[in-house]
Amino acid sequence: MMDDHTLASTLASTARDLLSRLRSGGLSGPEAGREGDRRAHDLLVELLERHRPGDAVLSEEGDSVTPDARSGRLWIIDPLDGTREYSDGRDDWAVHVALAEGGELTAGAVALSSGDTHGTGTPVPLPAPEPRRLRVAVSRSHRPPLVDELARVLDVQLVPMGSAGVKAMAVCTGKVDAYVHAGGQYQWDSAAPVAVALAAGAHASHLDGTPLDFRSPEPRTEDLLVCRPEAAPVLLAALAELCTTP
Ligand SMILES: Nc1ncnc2c1ncn2[C@@H]1O[C@H](COP(=O)(O)O)[C@@H](OP(=O)(O)O)[C@H]1O
Ligand SMILES: [Mg+2]
Repeated sequence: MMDDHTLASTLASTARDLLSRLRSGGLSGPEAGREGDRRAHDLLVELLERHRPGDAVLSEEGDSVTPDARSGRLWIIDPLDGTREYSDGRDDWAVHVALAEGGELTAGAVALSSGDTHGTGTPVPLPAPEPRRLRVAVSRSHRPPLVDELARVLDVQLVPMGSAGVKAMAVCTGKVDAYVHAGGQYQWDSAAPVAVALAAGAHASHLDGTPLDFRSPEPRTEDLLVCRPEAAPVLLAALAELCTTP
C-alpha cells in the first residue's frame, strides 16, 4: 500500500496530467474552468475512495464535512487551484492534495502545470537566501490592498501570479521570498501548499503570526503568510504595524 505522502503526490500528479490533457485537447475559456474543476474533482474522489476508503474528503467542488470527519483523517483537496488562469490558457494553476489528521497537516502535495510535483514525502530544503530586495508573491485577481501598503513600507517587489499553490511553491524554489494573502480564502486553497512549505522549512501562519487551523468547521480562512523563515520577523512586524494603523 502506498504511504500517505506518496499517495498525495501520485493523486495530485494524476489530476494535473488530466487537466493538461483537457486543455491540450482544445478546451478553453469558462468551459475549461468548469470541466477542469469537475473532472479533476471526480478523479481525485474516485482515487481516494479506492486507496483510502475509510477517509473523509473536503473538496472545493464537494459537500461540507461532518465534525467527526474533522477529528479523523480528512483529505483536503483543491482539484484545480487557479481556475481563472487555467481558463485563460495560462500556466499558473495547480492541483492541491493534503491530509489532515485531527486538524494537523500530515501529508500533502502540489502538482504544478510544468510537470513538477512538490510533496511532503521528498521535501526539498529552501535554497540559500539571496542578497536582494524582498520579493513577495501576490494574487493577480484578488490582490489585497494590504500588500500594496506592505510594498510601500518595506520596499518589497510584488510578483503577481495565480494560484495559492503556485505562489507557495515559488517560495519553496526561491523564486520569491514570501506569499502574502488577505481578504479571504478557503482551507483547500492553503492546506497542501502549507503542508509542502512547512516540510521544506518555510514559515506559514496567519498575518498576525497565529497558527493556521485546519480543524475549524468553517472552511473559509482570513489570510495567509508563507515565507522564508528569516523573512518572517520583518514581514510579521510590518504587517502588525499596518494592521494596527488606522
Ligand atoms: N478574497 C477571496 N475570497 C475567496 N477565495 C479567494 C479569495 N482570494 C483568493 N481566493 C481563492 O484562492 C485561490 C488562489 O487565488 P489567487 O489565484 O487569486 O491567488 C483561488 O482558488 P480557486 O482558483 O481554486 O478558486 C481563489 O478563488
Ligand atoms: Mg483554490
